Amino acid sequence: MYDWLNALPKAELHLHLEGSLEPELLFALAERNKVTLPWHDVETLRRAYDFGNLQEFLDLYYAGADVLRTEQDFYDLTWAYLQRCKAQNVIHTEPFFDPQTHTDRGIPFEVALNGIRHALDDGRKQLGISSGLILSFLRHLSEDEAQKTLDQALPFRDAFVAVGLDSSEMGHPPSKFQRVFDRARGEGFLTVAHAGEEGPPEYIWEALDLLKIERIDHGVRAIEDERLMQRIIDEQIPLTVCPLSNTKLCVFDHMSQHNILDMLERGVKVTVNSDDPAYFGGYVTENFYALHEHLGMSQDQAQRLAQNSLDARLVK
Ligand SMILES: Nc1ncnc2[nH]cnc12
Ligand SMILES: [Zn+2]
Repeated sequence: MYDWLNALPKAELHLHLEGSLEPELLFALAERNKVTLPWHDVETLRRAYDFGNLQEFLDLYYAGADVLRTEQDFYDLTWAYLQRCKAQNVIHTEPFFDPQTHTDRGIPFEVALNGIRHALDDGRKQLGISSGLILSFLRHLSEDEAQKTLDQALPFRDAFVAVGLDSSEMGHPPSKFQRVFDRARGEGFLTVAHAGEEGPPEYIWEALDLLKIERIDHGVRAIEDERLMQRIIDEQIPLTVCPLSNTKLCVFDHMSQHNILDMLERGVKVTVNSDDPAYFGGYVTENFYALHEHLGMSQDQAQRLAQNSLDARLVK
């Protein structure tokens, strides 16, 4: 089954480039940039990947991103991810890039962006993988800071397909970012947002009604609100679900409790994605395989999930 799932053509629609930083590359970049790490070796770092919630993960994820300094670092990070895509027959990807994680450390916006977009260009030419980059605002920071990030992105408008919203969800509702999303839409960006990962269904309503999103990132808590479920089904609003992430971050206690297949059978346009694969134990195929192992996902269901990912692309 693993090989069959691996060979299935699919798109990845929820992937943080900084979350694809494998410990081996993290250590190699630390050495290249003479960064002193708080972990002794790769194994010690891997053992720290034990999270009780989203915030515990984010603290480590932002610490790890500190080794990314030069354009070449961002190129290498993105290229390594694209190689994984090639190996798993991911034919299209729409990764997130969090500029503020880097600009707040003094790395210029264009240093990070240029490394990423050159790798995505090479991915198109050399690997045949199409892509669309999503600029994601950090929601634990202010809307003014998001506005400044959008200002920095405008000279590179064509490098992006959409803006998104990620980082600590609780206490940072989508309504906090209504004005910057309005401005981004006015500049021609599509919009997506993380909502209903840890946050309540009300945050999903806000993301739909105020941020006018095309897709919901995570959205698994929609199942708690029947009226919301009906809307998502009626309007066929895609959900980018990340099963291994949800179990690693304790959104579900165990994969056998995950609701993705219930949603699929109710007619929700759910997709399978890896979120931060270096931290959560696998790329897209491992996420599909976990659904087979713990929820008995059939080949027919896998095919429908993969087709949903191709249908839900922002870049067609
Ligand atoms: N799962 C996730 N939720 C929110 N922000 C993130 N940034 C990276 N991964 C994330
Ligand atoms: Zn995410």
